Amino acid sequence: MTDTEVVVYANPELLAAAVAARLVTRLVDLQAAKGSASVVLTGGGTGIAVLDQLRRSPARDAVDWSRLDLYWGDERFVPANDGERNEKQAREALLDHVPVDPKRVHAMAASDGEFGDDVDAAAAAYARVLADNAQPEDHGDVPGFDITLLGLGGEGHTASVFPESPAVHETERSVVAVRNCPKPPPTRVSLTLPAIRRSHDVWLLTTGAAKADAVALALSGAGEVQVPVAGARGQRRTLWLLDKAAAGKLSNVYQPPTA
Ligand SMILES: O=C1O[C@H](COP(=O)(O)O)[C@@H](O)[C@H](O)[C@H]1O
Repeated sequence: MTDTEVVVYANPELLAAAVAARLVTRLVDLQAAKGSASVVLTGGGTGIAVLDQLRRSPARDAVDWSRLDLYWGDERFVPANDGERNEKQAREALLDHVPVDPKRVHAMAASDGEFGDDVDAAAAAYARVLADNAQPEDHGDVPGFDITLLGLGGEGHTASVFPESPAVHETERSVVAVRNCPKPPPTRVSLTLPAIRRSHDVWLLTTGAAKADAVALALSGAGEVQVPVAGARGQRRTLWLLDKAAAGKLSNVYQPPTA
């Protein structure tokens, strides 16, 4: 049985700084234990704010960036240089500032990349990347990611798996093309919920009152078809990292004093 924990921070700035610190500690521990680590990155305001805080932290140098595999949970299928692209935002916030090994940065294809505007080919190619990096102990075509960072939408989407969409019903493929997303841009590539559930730890990061209903529904047993983030669970641990506004509809969680 996977552990589910909820940690609430006084405000979004404290959350970003504290999650960045938590990430450094966990990565250092993982690298000490097994030499390398893997992280799935998320797009979205909170996820990018965490990377920005990590860049600013002197403790970031404790991580051996060259022994880190980086993946993405989803990507907006736009040109490589488009500011909406999750990879571009992550590079600007952090990856361009630390000595990552380019061969271990596994980005999803852009719409002006090698597959052109064929989003199905881009999704299939990313599924092959995952399969190529899976180890025998992963027992399948998806690496056992150490930490998967995910954001969520007010309607309950996570990665680019939206409520009642074809992606939320996917049980076979690890990566899918997503069309007609209710949130722009409309075309995306996303890990599926079964692929996300191969992660050892899933960290769900969000802030703001607009997310409070989705958080409360997910934590009270909503179904993943209606509230996809409810289906994002780690094999070892699922950690919800919230600010007070996003946690506003939860009872029985420790609420820190307002900073
Ligand atoms: O479009 C996306 O949105 C979600 C949530 O973003 P936020 O800005 O509302 O926190 C994000 O998790 C996902 O990766 C991204 O592509």
